[in-house]
Amino acid sequence: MASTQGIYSSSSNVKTRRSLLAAKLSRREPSFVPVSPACRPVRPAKSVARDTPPGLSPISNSPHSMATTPEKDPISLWNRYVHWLYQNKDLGLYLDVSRIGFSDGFFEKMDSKMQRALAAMQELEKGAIANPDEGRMVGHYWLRNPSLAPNSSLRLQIEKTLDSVCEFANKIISAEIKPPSSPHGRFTQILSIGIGGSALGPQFVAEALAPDNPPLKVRFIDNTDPAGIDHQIAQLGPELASTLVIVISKSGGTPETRNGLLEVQKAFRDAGLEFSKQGVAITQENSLLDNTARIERWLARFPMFDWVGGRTSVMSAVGLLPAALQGIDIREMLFGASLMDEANRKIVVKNNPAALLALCWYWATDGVGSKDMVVLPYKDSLLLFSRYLQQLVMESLGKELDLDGNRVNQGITVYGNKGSTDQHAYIQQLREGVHNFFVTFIEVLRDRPPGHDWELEPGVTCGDYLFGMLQGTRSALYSNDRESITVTVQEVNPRSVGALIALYERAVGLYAYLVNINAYHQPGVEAGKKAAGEILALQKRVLAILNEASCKEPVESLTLNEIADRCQEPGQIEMIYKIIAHMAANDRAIIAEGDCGSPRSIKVFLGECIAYDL
Ligand SMILES: O=P(O)(O)OC[C@H]1O[C@H](O)[C@H](O)[C@@H](O)[C@@H]1O
Repeated sequence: MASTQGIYSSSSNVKTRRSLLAAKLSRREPSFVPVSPACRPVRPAKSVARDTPPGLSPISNSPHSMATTPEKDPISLWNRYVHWLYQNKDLGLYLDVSRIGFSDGFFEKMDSKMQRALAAMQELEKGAIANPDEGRMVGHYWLRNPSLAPNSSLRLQIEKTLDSVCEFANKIISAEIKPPSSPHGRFTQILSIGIGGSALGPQFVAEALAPDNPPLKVRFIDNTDPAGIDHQIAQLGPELASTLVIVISKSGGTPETRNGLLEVQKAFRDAGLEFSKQGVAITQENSLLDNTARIERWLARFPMFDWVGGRTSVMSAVGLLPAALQGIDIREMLFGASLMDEANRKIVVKNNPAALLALCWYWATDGVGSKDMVVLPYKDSLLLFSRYLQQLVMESLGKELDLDGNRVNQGITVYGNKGSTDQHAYIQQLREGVHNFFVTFIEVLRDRPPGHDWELEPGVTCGDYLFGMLQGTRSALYSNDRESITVTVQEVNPRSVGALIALYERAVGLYAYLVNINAYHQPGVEAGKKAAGEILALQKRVLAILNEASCKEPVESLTLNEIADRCQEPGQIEMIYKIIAHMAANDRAIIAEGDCGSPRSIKVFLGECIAYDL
């Protein structure tokens, strides 16, 4: 007999005939039970007031200006759900767009635009220069189906790289290739150094798919934060001797990655280890990194291709090598992506999940990014999906100019962590606060591997709670007119992860065509990098001037104004103050006398006369 149990006490784990039957049923193809439908209709979302850039007319084509046909009762909502539900049987993936309030008329109205986008995507897959500013082809779709590559030399490059990734990973895992001086006699750890697209994909895949006891465990250096780097190295401790260091950079010249490499190489020297015997580079041929790895005779080098962008590189050696080393089935991941790509080539929008997603984004954001995309996977292992999507979506869509040179300031903001955790953080605002978002729920049907589940209350498992939280939040948001999309997968496995990545890659590409922007360049990123370079150059000049003054007898201490004048950069006085404050805080021989809170009072000199070779 079921006892009345407290919320924290568990029921016994005795399997009744009913629970066995339920377990059997749950292994079948899922039968979708509709969530208790919301009672209130979807109202057309209000267009968010936006500043219109000069020279541009206000949002003229807002989909919300069209009359919607909101569902008013549970049965018509159920009909809408059934009508729009997309299912991909091979992938066990479903896409539910019924809680986005578009009308049928919207899809009809957008069809010619979408057909043009699909045709452009077809050209891209055939090798057209789809990134006009950089004059590049865009070929990440070929990575999972090399037969699509526009010529046999590209096809061979892809196949050869995949084979060499698998072969190298097998040799590392089987200890055919060993670190020279590890007591373990084999590699046990991976330290991946890279940033942006050279980190986010591998991080997402590792979090989603690495087994509990992988052949090699992975950790990441994805910043130039010295304390963060120290932490990773300290965590490795003596296992540095059995660490495979994978340095990933498409350009091969990204400063954060270079710095991470230099720091790790120093740690190797300090530990008396030979870095080259444990270093692997993934980069474009003849890049600075490639040349360094070749000259220093690192353990291995793998290519990145010119026609694969960083944010879509997870299915190149960038994502595949770390994944294979963690024992993840990379061919299944590629297969999942290729199945999704096939589905995304369908010209009937209702049968094309990426087109459905792109149109929902267009509807929800007025085609101008007026609403944010909140991504909520209800599964811990998918925690990094939203972070991964942040780069994929925001770096691809966040553009000042459209393809005709008009200023459009496009983009869609992406954020989110995971449910139900976020329900205890910011769902309050989503439900009741500013209405500037739409949600994407990622639902995973399989709670745990078969045979592990148990009922913590009579008839209820821990996973049922997670399910309930998702459905409850979806309903609660909808009943307050907050739109949502739900992507459902059977389980988190290499195939479904490959499919999810491919789904969003294509949706981003299609959406970019709908709003007439280049999704494959990132001109805005350069400004920050250039400014950082200028600041470091200024720091070197400041040091040279202080050095000259401090080597005098007696030592000459300088005000900030004097330093700025001698640098011939009076307009940079604030930056000079910040440089000095930063260096002084780091015991860098700089002595700043006076009150840091009133910068004009500060006088600066070097505590020692250092012959900086600047
Ligand atoms: O792979 P890398 O060349 O080192 O580039 C790393 C990252 O650098 C920049 O920030 C780009 O905007 C990203 O798209 C890129 O992924």
